[in-house]
Amino acid sequence: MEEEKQKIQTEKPQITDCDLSEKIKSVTKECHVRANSTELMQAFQRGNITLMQYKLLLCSLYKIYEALEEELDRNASHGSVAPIYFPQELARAETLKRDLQHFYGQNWREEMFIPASTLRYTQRLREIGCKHPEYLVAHAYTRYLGDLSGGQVLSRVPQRSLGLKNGEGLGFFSFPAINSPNLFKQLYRSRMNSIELTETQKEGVLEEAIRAFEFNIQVFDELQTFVNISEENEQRQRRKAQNLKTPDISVSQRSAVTSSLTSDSQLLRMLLGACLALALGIGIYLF
Ligand code: HEM
Repeated sequence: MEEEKQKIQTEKPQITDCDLSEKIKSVTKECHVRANSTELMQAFQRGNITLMQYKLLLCSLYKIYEALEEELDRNASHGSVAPIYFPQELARAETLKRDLQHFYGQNWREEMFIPASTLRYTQRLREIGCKHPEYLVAHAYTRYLGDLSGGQVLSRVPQRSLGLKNGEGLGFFSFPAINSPNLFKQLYRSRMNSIELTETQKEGVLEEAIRAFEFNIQVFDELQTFVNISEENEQRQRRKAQNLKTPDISVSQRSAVTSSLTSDSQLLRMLLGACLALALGIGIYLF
């Protein structure tokens, strides 16, 4: 905490409207709202995430951070990456790996489900890592600052709704090397603003930030579609199994039962009538 405060005071962040950190926040405002409105993020906000939703999200996040962090490591000394390179404080891939091991066991890599949109996202990260390392700041900002902002509030949801204990499977949300997310975000923004970029590069970074949000939205949507289909299939299987145990009765079968009941009671009434008539006849005869 003291170290973070010191760093921020030494670096004296004077953030203005023209700064990259302000511009990037403003151009991604609309996408941020859309990302929050996806069905998956809504489930988080309502506080009722399912185990399937959570596990699938972790799988995709692992692939995304694996690619992002490998590209950041490879470009660590690049002028646009060095100022925002904080592997000690931010790196997520290793913690995600442990979370996945918790849920899937030792064969977690084979068990993972990775949708096509996640693969497209990681391909883009690899591509810019080679061709435009200055764009990596847009992706690092989108993920890490998001995790240090809304992500901190959302962390309580899987813990509560999935009953996860002792932090198991929840490593992704915890940043043990960061005492104050707010102070760290200030430091990060000031480092972003210190990156020297031409106007064209700055424009490229802003466009890339929008793209980063779009990739996230696509991943959330595809994961949710998969969850919905799986749940529908599960329900269909359950209904099928129930039907096998207690066979359903069709409408025609039900009406056959009703009509047979009706004719049975008519028969009974006729028999009773006949007995009464016979008894009366015998009575009259004897009398
Ligand atoms: C349930 C979903 C989400 C909620 C409730 C949420 C909430 C928030 C909140 C409260 C902030 C702080 C705003 C501020 O300091 O002015 C924030 C910032 C941020 N969020 Fe989210 N968020 C969500 C999803 C996402 C997603 C999916 C992403 C991107 C993948 C994201 C990326 C960011 C970023 C980059 C920031 C930093 C903005 C800045 O200070 O420049 N958020 N979010």
